[in-house]
Amino acid sequence: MKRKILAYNFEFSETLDHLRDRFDVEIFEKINPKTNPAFLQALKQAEGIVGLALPVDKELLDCAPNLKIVSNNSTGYNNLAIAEMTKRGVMGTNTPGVLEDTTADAIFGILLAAARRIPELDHFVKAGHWKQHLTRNEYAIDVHHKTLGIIGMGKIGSLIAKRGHLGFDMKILYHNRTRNLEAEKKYNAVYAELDSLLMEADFVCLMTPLTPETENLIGEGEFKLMKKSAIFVNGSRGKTVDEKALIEALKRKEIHGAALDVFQSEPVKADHPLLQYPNVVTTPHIGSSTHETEYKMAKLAVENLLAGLTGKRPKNLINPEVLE
Ligand SMILES: NC(=O)C1=CN([C@@H]2O[C@H](COP(=O)(O)OP(=O)(O)OC[C@H]3O[C@@H](n4cnc5c(N)ncnc54)[C@H](OP(=O)(O)O)[C@@H]3O)[C@@H](O)[C@H]2O)C=CC1
Ligand SMILES: O=C(O)C(=O)[C@@H](O)[C@H](O)[C@H](O)CO
Repeated sequence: MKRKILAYNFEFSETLDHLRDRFDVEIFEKINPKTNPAFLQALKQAEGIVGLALPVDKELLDCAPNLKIVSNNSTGYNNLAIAEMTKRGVMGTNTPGVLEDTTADAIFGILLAAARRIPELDHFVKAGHWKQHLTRNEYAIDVHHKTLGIIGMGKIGSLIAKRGHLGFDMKILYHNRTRNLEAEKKYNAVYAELDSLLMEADFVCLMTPLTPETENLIGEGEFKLMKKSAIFVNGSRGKTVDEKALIEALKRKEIHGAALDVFQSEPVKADHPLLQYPNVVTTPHIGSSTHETEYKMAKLAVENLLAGLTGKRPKNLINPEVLE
């Protein structure tokens, strides 16, 4: 009997084709992994899972006694209960190294879109409202030479800083738990405590992973510290922000606007209050979603999966303790 691999929400499933002579590959799309009978049945035999945002928790692991590896098709891995996986000897992998520039492009893009009101003014043109010269009602705000505050100056944060510093002459502030000396040297980034960054930045860009420490990192108190003219940008995970507090801050005009690629619950519902604000630019978690980058991610995820299933050390192993 062939060993079983499950693919879950895995767009480039053809990258698995070369494994089919050795493995039984089952593809699952648009299912509820908690209740789908075929998925739950397949989990019993599964040795490997590859895919996007599958909640791998204790409950799922209990249903998958033969599991050896979960190859996450994203760099963020907050959907994996890593400690529980490690306890059970299950490897977890992710896809860093191939998506950072693309994600930085997208997040800097929504920053620009919010500042220059691009989606709003696109609608203005298409709705036939452009009948005379623009007035201050249509004016936007500058990006160049402003202060960009990055919370989470890691791989992606640094590339956002690069765009801001080299492309837009921005002053870069950043906050991490540890200093990023490379970003300081390359992009003149200045380390700041969180409160000072929030008070000084014209654009506050959140780029940390979602962890117990960063859940609701930005809430009521943090929005109150921001400038009234500030634009808040979230490219990390929705749960790093208290959305109710963001809505209140927008209602009270405590900040100028927001650009959001991620939401507490995705896909975000069409009647979500955040979607009612013209000064909030939204995108459907597009960070890495270009044809080129998603293909590279899929290939890397399959390489990690195959390594884990053939006794090799996967390139992007998150919990190397499993192999010790
Ligand atoms: N919108 C999208 O489509 C995408 C979103 N992402 C999200 O972006 C996240 C970051 O990715 P990437 O840049 O590759 O990750 P990195 O690990 O390279 O960088 C993360 C940064 O966050 C900092 N950080 C971590 N915890 C805290 C904390 N408690 N307080 C302050 N800073 C903190 C880290 O510094 P230190 O450890 O010193 O604190 C580090 O500088 C991913 O985990 C994912 O959730 C990624 C890709 C696409
Ligand atoms: O890598 C991450 O952490 C991401 O959030 C993104 O790459 C998405 O997973 C991807 O865009 C979904 O296809």
